[in-house]
Amino acid sequence: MKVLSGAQIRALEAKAAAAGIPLSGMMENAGAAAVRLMRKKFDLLGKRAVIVCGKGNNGGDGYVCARLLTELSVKVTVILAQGRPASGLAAAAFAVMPQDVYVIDYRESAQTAEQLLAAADYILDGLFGFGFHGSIPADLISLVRAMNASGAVRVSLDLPSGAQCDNGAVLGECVCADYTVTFSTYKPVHVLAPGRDFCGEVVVSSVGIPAQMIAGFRPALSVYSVPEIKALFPPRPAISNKGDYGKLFCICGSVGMAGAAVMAGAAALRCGTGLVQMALPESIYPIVSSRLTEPVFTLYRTDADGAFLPECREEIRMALSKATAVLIGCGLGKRPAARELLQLVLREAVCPVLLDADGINLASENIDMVANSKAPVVLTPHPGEMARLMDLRTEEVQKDRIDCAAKAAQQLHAVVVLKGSGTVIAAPDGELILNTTGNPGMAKGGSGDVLAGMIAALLAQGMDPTIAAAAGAYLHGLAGDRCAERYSEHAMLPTDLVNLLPEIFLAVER
Ligand SMILES: NC(=O)C1=CN([C@@H]2O[C@H](COP(=O)(O)OP(=O)(O)OC[C@H]3O[C@@H](n4cnc5c(N)ncnc54)[C@H](O)[C@@H]3O)[C@@H](O)[C@H]2O)[C@@H](O)CC1
Ligand SMILES: [K+]
Repeated sequence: MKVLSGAQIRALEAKAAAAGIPLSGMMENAGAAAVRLMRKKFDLLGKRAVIVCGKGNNGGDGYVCARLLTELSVKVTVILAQGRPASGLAAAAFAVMPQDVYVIDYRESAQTAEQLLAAADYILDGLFGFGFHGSIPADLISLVRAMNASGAVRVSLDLPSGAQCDNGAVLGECVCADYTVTFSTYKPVHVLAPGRDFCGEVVVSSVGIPAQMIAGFRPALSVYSVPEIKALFPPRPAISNKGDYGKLFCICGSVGMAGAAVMAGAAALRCGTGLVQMALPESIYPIVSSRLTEPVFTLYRTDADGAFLPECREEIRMALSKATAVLIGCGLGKRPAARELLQLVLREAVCPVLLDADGINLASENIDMVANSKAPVVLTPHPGEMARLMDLRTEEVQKDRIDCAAKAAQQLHAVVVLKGSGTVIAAPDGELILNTTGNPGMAKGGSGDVLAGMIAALLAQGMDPTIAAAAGAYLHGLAGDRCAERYSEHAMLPTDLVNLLPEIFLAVER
């Protein structure tokens, strides 16, 4: 789903208005959507709703709610936080509120307003929408605190007041919503921390703008939804064979890091690849093959200095020429053989190549190798690896993750998957996707190997690199969320992610 900025939403609104869709109708639909959600979730009859309205159109949505809730026999109070509405649109909605709505001006009766908030069953937050900048002004801090201190269910209209629409920043107080009803599509605040953490459950509703009009906007950012993910995995044709589902060549693992190869290989096998071929140092073959039955193995040897023995090169080249995707780096180490393997892959592969872990660390020594490769490349750095790759400090990467991933993708001509809370997928053409699944239980050694195996498996099956990266990250996070429910964030392990992949795919295939 697209994530549009405040300015884009304003432009969309103007375009719709020019096409004959009245703004007042959009406001009516916005209020109606919030009331519809409340009717669906709660018993409203005879309950007390307090609607906090600012002077902008977000307040206008609140007045519409006040009218519709009164018609449903809800006892409604409207708190005017900034006095009478400033816009003509909001003023029109204010004017048609029924007499039964009790209207109180916060600037004159703050104490009464706060008591009403404390006694409310539902609080609707129409204080600020996408026109908000900066922080909640000093004279409204106590109001927002009273909204948050109440035991009422809080429903924010469009976005939680106090959070900034376009970057999710929260610079002071912010309404902590149970639900946020937003309009037309997501805005950055719904997916970017810390704003997203104040939204509660986000429900996107139409205000009457046609979908094709929304489709005409190039989004600042996108997020995947369950239906979009499902659409990527149509049923496998009845008449098909393993050759139709790709051949993934994994160059992973080294002495001391055999587990990384096992996890990446197991994850790839669980994501539908026709054949997984694994290149391993001969010495770790017994470990890996005792854990993985399905792959075929290509074994290589190194000399005492860790250099690749030339006799192994041809076999690797052959595997490379037959692969439909290559995964290189999980637990590979940084000995001379690893460096030589990476150079060989980036020089000779024409199929998509995924670089993870030591593959990225080695590539950081000469990033032109990546930029000049004829293969479509996907990199899956964590913030530390990203810092090394781009010659930055980790804090600089974390400060603006989206910008950093976007710059790296452009500079490396590669799809970059910047891992961490809110994994960012950046494509060289400027497309940006934010992953919304996953949890801190996944912050453990091995999770990255699983992710790399999953994305590589999708690449091997012919999925577009940007989509494979985004779908892999989404499903990986979904498996993580399922693991956290079942095993707890503390106890869950990366191998549990792999073991839950069949359940995840069952849900996706249905
Ligand atoms: N674009 C759309 O598709 C629709 C928008 N609607 C509503 O309209 C809203 C946007 O309306 P507006 O553009 O009037 O914006 P807001 O309702 O967010 O109000 C902005 C007002 O707050 C003031 N303000 C901003 N930051 C402040 C601060 N830190 N301290 C004090 N005052 C501050 C501004 O000066 C302005 O007067 C949306 O969020 C949504 O709720 C809906 O009515 C229907 C459709
Ligand atoms: K709001």
